[in-house]
Amino acid sequence: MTTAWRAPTATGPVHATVTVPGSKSITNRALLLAALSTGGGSLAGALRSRDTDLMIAALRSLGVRVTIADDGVVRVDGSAGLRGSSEVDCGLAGTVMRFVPPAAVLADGPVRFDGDPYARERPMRTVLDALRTLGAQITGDALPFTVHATGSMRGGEVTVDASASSQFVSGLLLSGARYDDGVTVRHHDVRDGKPVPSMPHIEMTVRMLREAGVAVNDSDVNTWRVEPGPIASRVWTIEPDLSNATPFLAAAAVTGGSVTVPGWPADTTQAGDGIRHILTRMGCQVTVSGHGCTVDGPTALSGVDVDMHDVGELTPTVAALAALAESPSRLRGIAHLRGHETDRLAALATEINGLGGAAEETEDGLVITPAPLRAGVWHAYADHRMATAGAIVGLAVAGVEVDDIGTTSKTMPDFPLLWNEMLSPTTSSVESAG
Ligand SMILES: O=C(O)C1=C[C@@H](OP(=O)(O)O)[C@@H](O)[C@H](O)C1
Ligand SMILES: C=C(OP(=O)(O)O)C(=O)O
Repeated sequence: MTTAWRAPTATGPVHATVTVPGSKSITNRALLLAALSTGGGSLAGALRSRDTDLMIAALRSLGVRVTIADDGVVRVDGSAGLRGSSEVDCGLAGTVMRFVPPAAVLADGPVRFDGDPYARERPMRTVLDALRTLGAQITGDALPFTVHATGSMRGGEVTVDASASSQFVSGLLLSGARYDDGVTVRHHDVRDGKPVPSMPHIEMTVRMLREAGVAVNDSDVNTWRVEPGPIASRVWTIEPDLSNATPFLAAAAVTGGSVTVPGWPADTTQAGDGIRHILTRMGCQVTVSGHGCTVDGPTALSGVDVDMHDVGELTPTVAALAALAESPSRLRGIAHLRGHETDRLAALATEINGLGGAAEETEDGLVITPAPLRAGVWHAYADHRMATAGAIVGLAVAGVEVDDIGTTSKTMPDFPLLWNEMLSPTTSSVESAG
């Protein structure tokens, strides 16, 4: 069922403090690492959303015990081993479809994977071929596929073309310590020499593995070595989701207001931290202090020419801002977004142009030129970040309707509530229930 939503228009500068829920990327890594650890683990501040619930359901289907206490603390125990003869629903979650199969090879029987209709289009073959090279038997090259697990995995060295997604590398590294020979992953794009996108996400993987006592060598460019050994039990404290914070910070940028997101980590591997630099270049004042990250918007927003290769996740937010800026923008280095929840480059260009804007797809990104926007329907394409981009545009353009705001449940089910509260003149502080 889709939920149409009239995006509220700001009646003046937005002033608010918005607490955002935990990071999807950290939550799903922590859940998996806890499941593969010797004595289980727990997560404080974990995100509850469709993607993280899918990860929990996947682990439960593999026989892992996952309990969620009243205070939201998630306890995970996979010490009894992973069970086969199971089914995993990946939904549209890249972190489930790319991270769980490398763990499922350790189960004691077949594990079948499937997902949403569009998930069947998302690139998977690189991971599946890599697992075959490392000793797994798998039928299928995209969703749906079956991992014929035998209880152990040889591991060793594998060369992959990870230019379509950093998740191919992260998935192999997260489970690699549990393979007999560990794993060494090399990136090599034979055809075009394209680099791995979203490198902060691989740094997140490496950092979290090290925090769980796993030896990782990433000293050579494009090569990661995970030594075999136990994954330690620990308590994971999940940072706020900085990518999901960006639409709220964008509200300050668009309206010349001031928005603070508390709990902004001083040292993080989250790609979302990159928004500070981009907003500064667009004319905002951005400060990080003990209070959090505060963005003060300018009277008029400047366009920006920016390489988004490392921070592709932020593209829908930045494209929405660019459509409202007073000078042209060029977003580069993001051809891989064509394999995200939807083809994000096509979707953004179509939706901006559908409201009278001027966005053009390039080979590796978007060029967005200022043009007056008008009321109309903004399509979400089952993509949470397309929906939130529509909300940003709606702040400045009256009569924008997002055709399915429900897609924000992928990583932020409370989005409509938080957005409305941020805009409510009587509310200055907004807490997430998530
Ligand atoms: O590892 C992760 O948690 C993610 C990696 C990135 O994927 P890509 O490398 O496919 O862009 C990012 O866009 C995605 O939202 C989450
Ligand atoms: C690309 C994204 O998600 P996924 O983890 O499904 O790849 C995203 O959240 O922007």
